[in-house]
Amino acid sequence: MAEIGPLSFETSFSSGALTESSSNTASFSSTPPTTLSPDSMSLASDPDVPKHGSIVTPLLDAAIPLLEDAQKAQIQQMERDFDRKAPHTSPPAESQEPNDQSSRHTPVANAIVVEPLPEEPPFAGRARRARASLPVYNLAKLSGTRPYTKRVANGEPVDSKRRRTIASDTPATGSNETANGDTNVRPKASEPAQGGIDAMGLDLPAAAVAPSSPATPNRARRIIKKPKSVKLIIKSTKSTKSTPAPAASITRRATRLSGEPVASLTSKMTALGKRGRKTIERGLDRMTHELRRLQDTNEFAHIDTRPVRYTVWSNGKYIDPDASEEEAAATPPRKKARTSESATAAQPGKEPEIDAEKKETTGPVPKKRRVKKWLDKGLYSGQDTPVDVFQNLNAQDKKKLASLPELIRPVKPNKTLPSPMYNGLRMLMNGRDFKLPFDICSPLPPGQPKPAHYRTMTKNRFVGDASAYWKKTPHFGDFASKCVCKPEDGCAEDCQNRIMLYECDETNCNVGKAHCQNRAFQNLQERTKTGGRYRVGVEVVKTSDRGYGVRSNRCFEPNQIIMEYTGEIITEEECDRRMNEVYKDNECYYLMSFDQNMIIDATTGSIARFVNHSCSPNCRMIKWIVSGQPRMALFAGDRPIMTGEELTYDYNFDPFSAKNVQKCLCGSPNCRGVLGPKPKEVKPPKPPKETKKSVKGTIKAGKRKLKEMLASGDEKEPEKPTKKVKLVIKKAKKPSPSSAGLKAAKGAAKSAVKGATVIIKRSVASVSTNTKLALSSSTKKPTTKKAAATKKSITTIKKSITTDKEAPRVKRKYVKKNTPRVKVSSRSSSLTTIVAAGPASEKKKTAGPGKKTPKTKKMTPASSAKSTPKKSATPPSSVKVASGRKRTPSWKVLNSASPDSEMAAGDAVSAKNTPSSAKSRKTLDMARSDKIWAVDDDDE
Ligand SMILES: C[S@@+](CC[C@H](N)C(=O)[O-])C[C@H]1O[C@@H](n2cnc3c(N)ncnc32)[C@H](O)[C@@H]1O
Repeated sequence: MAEIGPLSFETSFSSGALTESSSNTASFSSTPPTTLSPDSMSLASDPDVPKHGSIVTPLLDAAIPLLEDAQKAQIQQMERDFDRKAPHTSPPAESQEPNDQSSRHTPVANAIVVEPLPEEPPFAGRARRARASLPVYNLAKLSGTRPYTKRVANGEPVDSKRRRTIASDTPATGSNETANGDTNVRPKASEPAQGGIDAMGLDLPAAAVAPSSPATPNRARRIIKKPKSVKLIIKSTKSTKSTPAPAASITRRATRLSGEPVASLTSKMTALGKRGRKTIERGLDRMTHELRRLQDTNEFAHIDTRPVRYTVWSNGKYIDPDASEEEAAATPPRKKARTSESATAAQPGKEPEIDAEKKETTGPVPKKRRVKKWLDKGLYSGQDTPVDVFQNLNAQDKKKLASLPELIRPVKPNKTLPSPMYNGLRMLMNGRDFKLPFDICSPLPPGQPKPAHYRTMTKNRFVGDASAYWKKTPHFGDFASKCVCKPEDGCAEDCQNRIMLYECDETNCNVGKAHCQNRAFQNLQERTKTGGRYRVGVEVVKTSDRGYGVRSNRCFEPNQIIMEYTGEIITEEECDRRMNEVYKDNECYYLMSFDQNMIIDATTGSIARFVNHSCSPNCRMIKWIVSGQPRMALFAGDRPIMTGEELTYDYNFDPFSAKNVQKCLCGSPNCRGVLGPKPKEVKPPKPPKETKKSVKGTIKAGKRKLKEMLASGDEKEPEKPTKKVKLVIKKAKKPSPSSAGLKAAKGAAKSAVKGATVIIKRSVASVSTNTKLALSSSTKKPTTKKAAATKKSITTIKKSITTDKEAPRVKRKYVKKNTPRVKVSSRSSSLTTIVAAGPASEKKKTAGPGKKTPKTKKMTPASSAKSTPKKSATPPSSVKVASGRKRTPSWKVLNSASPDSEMAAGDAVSAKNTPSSAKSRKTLDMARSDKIWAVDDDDE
């Protein structure tokens, strides 16, 4: 405190006893004042002077005795000086007014001026102590940090008395601000006040200062014993200005200078004073409690627990070790553009983006043309485009290439990067097999239109007499096929069962399931038994013009089985009845000739019934013998089927009546225009004698040889059978009036006549009459001269055959035109049996299986057309479609002679419809014809 200059304090006492006249000037600093009013000292020391207990502070009480001796000495010295200077002549003023000391002792600077306190507002009543009743929130308790164990600080149990200790400044203010508002003179907390009072006059006597703990040297603890209410205003004077202040607190203003009311310490002290001691102590306890809690923290003790780090600097930049490498990488180093940006940023009012744009527009930056570097060396270098692509190609390949213009060399060949495909031209033309790595399935989204009143049936079901009739007929039993394949063959194309359209099973297969490839229906069952649209692979779609249809939602390999055609197996009588009674108002019929002159009615059946007709189909409907039972299924054609393709097969539809001819809407280039029979392909005529002999001999031999071969397991191919036939000349009748169907049928008839072929017609007894009539009607009125010429030469060979004693007789009719040659070259001929509807006037009755049907007057030429020989190469359709739109109730099953049905009905041998090689086809043909004629032989 020695540095502090003489201070002049104006201390005002609120005592009413002290008036302005009694104010004294006294030095309150440690430096003895030059002048001191003796009155003040006397006032303080004079016990007679009434003291106002409430206003005499203990500070002054403590200060006055200390200053008393020095001040007395000073006063005495001053008096001596005064006496020495003053003339002795003049009477001393004090003699006149002994009480007026102020006139004798002029106030001097650096003296304490005790001023009266400003007037307090009138006492409004009892001091409010409502705060004492307010709830006290224990922050530690609320925050969950309140300790429940005995507190330990610095490894030692904390004494409960320490709760009364506080650190640093006075609890009243809680700040570093001194009473005079000036922090410049802030004493060090660790220093005890010299003589118990420092220059601030606020600190406590030295005796009251607690020794600081050695562990916490920076913590000065003072025990506040009895804070008393003190109304003390200490004003700083000029001396404060001369006080050297620390640089850190230069900016702070003295409260007095700012003009603000000095309320920091005094008001709070006053507030404290108004409260009771208990309240204050309680508050202090609370404060100390929190502070005590804090003092145990490292932050309070200024203990830095963080490890010492050595900073890394690189290129003048601080490298933050906490920053991850990704962050460092994410913030790329500043580029040069930044410099321009910063330069522009330094110029006010300029935006860097605008500047950059300006630079782009203004600055003539020449664009560098990018030159693409082509690969002229490497894998395909040196493979020049052939000058002549046709070079070294044979005629066939040249023709192929001409049809593929995209393979022909372009006008300007790319020499830089020649395509290697030039060297693979031949391979490209021939193509190569490949397999997709996965199957494709794209089912239609849900919500597709569904056909109404449609009930599914996944297995054939016999209805009515069909079952009894079926059992009565010992079909297939007499000619069970037996596979003679080896495991390495795998029952492929050459499998005898396959050729005969017998599916292999445990009873007839030589290689076993593991190696056998001739188990289409079993595979289908395996595929579809768990369900799922992909496994089924087909879905019903609504076509724009043909009602419902079926499309694939997956790929199918060539000849792969797609789905089975199932329904109710009914007799012809039942079919008659349904057509006349049940389906008389239907637009579509789902009837197909099946086997043993029975019919599958798929009105309740599988969705195969929705498959539409096409003149260029991608599927075939084929009947197989599976475990001794005939079953019909849709198979893919010779080419694979892609996802989304509509599935079609050739109905080979034969409308019973011209009125029922429907326009074909398949849209294929070779569309026949109507839902009619396939065009008949004719064979060159042969001499009748030779043919007759040949046929007879071949068939006889073929039947026996085939039996022998199958029995002995001989793999030798059977010889072509010959057949002895009877030719019955049938008179041709006049055709029905012209119509669309008639015209279509006429075309077929013409082609048959033109070819001057022998028409071989076979039929079961029940439909032989129909066939006969059809043939008669078709030849009744030849439309051409050639037909007329052949009219006389038509011979009908009628032959009754039976498969065995119990089986019904099967009649075969062979109509020979022009040439006596009678031979069926291939079973694959499309002699389709068609179930069609006719007008009411044409109503006929069917006699059921094995019975003749009544004669029909009106027959379409199509009937005759269907009896024309078929091309062997053409895949046969063993399907008899019974379908048509809005037909009249009267209808007739025109089960014309169909090799397909006949073979199934009369015999056990059927030929494979889908041979994938010419060899198979040949074998198939032989087997088929052998079978046909063999039946006749037996019959004979
Ligand atoms: C067995 S149903 C086929 C499913 C039929 N589309 C349906 O909606 O139920 C045969 C009938 O379909 C129609 N149809 C099938 N293929 C056709 C085609 N290519 N052109 C015109 N109509 C066809 C004919 O009405 C035919 O009588």
